[in-house]
Parts: sequence; C-alpha cells; structure tokens
Amino acid sequence: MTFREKLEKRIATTGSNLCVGLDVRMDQADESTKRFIIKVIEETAAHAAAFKPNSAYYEAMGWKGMRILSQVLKEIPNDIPVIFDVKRGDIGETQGYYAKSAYDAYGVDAVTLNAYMGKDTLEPFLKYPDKGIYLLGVTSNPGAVDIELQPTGDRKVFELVADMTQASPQVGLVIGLTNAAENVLSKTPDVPLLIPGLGAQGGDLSALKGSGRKAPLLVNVSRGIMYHQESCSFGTIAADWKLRIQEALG
Ligand SMILES: O=c1ccn([C@@H]2O[C@H](COP(=O)(O)O)[C@@H](O)[C@H]2O)c(=O)[nH]1
Repeated sequence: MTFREKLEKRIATTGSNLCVGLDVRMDQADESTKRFIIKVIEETAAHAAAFKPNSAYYEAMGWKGMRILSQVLKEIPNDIPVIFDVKRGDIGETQGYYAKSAYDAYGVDAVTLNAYMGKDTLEPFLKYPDKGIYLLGVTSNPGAVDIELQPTGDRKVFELVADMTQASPQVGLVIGLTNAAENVLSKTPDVPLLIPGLGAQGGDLSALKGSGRKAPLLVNVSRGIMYHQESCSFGTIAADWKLRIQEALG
C-alpha cells in the first residue's frame, strides 16, 4: 500500500484530518521521556490521522534521543501513517543517505523535504515510490514572505515548488495555516497537504473553509496537544482538535 492510500484509508476510517505532532521538549532522553511520548501516542491514536515527530527534538537529546525516537515509532499502530519532519535538502548523493535513514532505518511512511536545491534532490526519495514526500511550499513562519512568497515572473516562488509535486502522486506540499491566504490556496494544486500552524502558532482554521480539495489533507497540532494547558487527557484535547478541523473542512 502506498503512503497516500494508507493516509486516505486512515482519514476515511477515523473521519479525522488531525496530525498529532510528537515534538517532545525534554533535556534527558530517559525512561520517563519515552513513557511520556508513548502516553501521548496511546491516548491520541484513536483521533489521529497521522503522527509527525520532528527530528530536531530527538536529535537535541543526542544519540539517546534518536534511540527513543526509534523505540516510540514502534509503538505507533501500523495503520497510522508517520511523517518524519526532517526538511532535508542536499546533493543527490547525500539525499540518498537521508532517504535510507528515514525509510530504511526509521521505517517512516513520509518525510518533509526542502526543495530549494532543485528537482534532482528529490530523486533519491522518489526511488522509494510507495513513500510520501511533503515539499515546503508556503511555511507557517513570518519569513515565508522572504523567498516562498516572492514573485518570479508572473508567479510566486512556491509555485515553482508546487510544480515539482507532479513527480508522483505521493508528493504533496507543506502549507502553513498562518499563511494559507486565499491567494495561496488558489495557487496550490490539489495534492496532499500538510498544514502546520494550528494551536500554539495561532493559525485560523476558517482559512480552510470551502477549499473543496480531494487529495488527503492533514492539519498538524504539536504543542497544542503535547503541552496543552487544560486539566484533561491528551485524548480529550486531540478529540477536540479533530472536531474543530472537521467542522472547518465541512
Ligand atoms: O511551515 C512549517 C513547517 C513545519 N512546521 C513544524 O510543525 C510543527 C508545529 O508545531 P506546533 O507546536 O504545533 O507549533 C513543528 O514541528 C514545526 O517545526 C511548522 O510549524 N511550520
């Protein structure tokens, strides 16, 4: 089964477009850190269309952090797609090793890539035809205006990246909710979208109303679940985000 089929099946089964971010903020890669992440996974799994660990938070804890990542990935039920947020972009030779790391060593279903260095940098990842790729399109940070939203001829830079999604149906785009204005979404092809920026970054779900997209769409919440301020379970919070996203998507 391809990444896209797996994701479509998961969205259909759960009625959820919520991607639960697993960005743990701990100094020590010890047993309690591992147990905390596993608790988040267990409590939110029923509401999760996908999980997204960002590599930075595990790398920051050194090799033990990466060991924890590999251990917690094994706790994720097989029918839930895992997107490894690594934002890789390098020459082909090196990208080949990044692809091997993500897909062979960690066994994830999809990755995020930075296409700034051009189309050829995607090729090593495309050699895994069933796996998914999300290219950074219009990211959720204020600096999206510096390059991604700059004009080039009569288009914007991110539209050149969007063209690269034609390489395979497994290739989609990252579009930050905080920057998902109508003039961005209308130029974004109907490809799988990964939409971060909800929760801590203050993105507004109403931006997605009536988008009428057919390709699978994920809205990511990391801090807004893992570090929520309410006195209830991670599961309750995830269920609430799932509902809010469902309502926005109609
Ligand atoms: O444009 C982007 C691309 C990636 N991210 C990542 O998503 C999560 C967001 O975390 P929150 O805690 O929900 O803000 C994090 O891993 C980012 O690195 C993004 O925010 N924007």
